[in-house]
Formats: sequence, C-alpha cells, structure tokens
Amino acid sequence: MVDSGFRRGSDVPKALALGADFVFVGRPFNYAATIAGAAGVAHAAKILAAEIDTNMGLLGINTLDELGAWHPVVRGTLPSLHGQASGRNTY
Ligand SMILES: Cc1cc2nc3c(=O)[nH]c(=O)nc-3n(C[C@H](O)[C@H](O)[C@H](O)COP(=O)(O)O)c2cc1C
Repeated sequence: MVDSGFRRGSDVPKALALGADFVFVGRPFNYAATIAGAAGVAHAAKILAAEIDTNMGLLGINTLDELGAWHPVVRGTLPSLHGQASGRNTY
C-alpha cells in the first residue's frame, strides 16, 4: 500500500506497476469536498478514473493486472532507439 503525493491518473499505474496493491489519494478528495461536497468528490473520482483509463490505453493494456515493473521508465535509462541498449541514454 502506498500513500502521499498521488495526484493524477498517471501516478496510479506507476505505483501499481512498481508493486503497490493499493494507492491512497487524500488531499485531492479533500479539496474536491471543500469545493463541492459529495458531488465534488464524485466528480474528482470520475476524473481520476478517466485519467487512469486514458493511461491504460496509452500503455496498451486492458486491465491493471497487465501492469509490470517494466512499464515505468526511469528518466535517463530508456534503451537506445538504434538498438544499443546502453542504459545511459538521456531524452
Ligand atoms: C485534512 C487531512 C485530514 C486527514 N485525516 C486523516 C485521518 O483522519 N486519518 C488518517 O489515517 N489519515 C488522515 N490524513 C492523511 C491522509 O489520509 C493521507 O495519508 C495524506 O493526506 C497523504 O496523502 P495525499 O498526499 O494524497 O494527501 C489526513 C490528511 C489531511 C490533509
């Protein structure tokens, strides 16, 4: 289980891919409740779900179970597009 700092739909698949079973989102829903009560929280949940869905589409997966540790790419470790997997390329 992981908590703190998860703000958008691209954050959640990253955490799941790295091994989390649960991703907790706190303050965004507090803010939504402050602005618009229960309807705001429902709206925020819809936005987060839609962002996760979009990110799953961009990753080419249909279920979160398909996520693996190979999905998040640490900046600077992307294999070369020219077949030289030095692991030291920056982009
Ligand atoms: C106003 C506020 C109230 C909170 N109340 C609780 C609480 O009652 N129990 C609890 O376990 N965590 C509480 N938390 C902590 C949140 O559950 C969460 O761990 C923390 O906000 C970090 O996640 P976030 O970066 O998504 O906000 C509270 C956080 C905030 C900002």
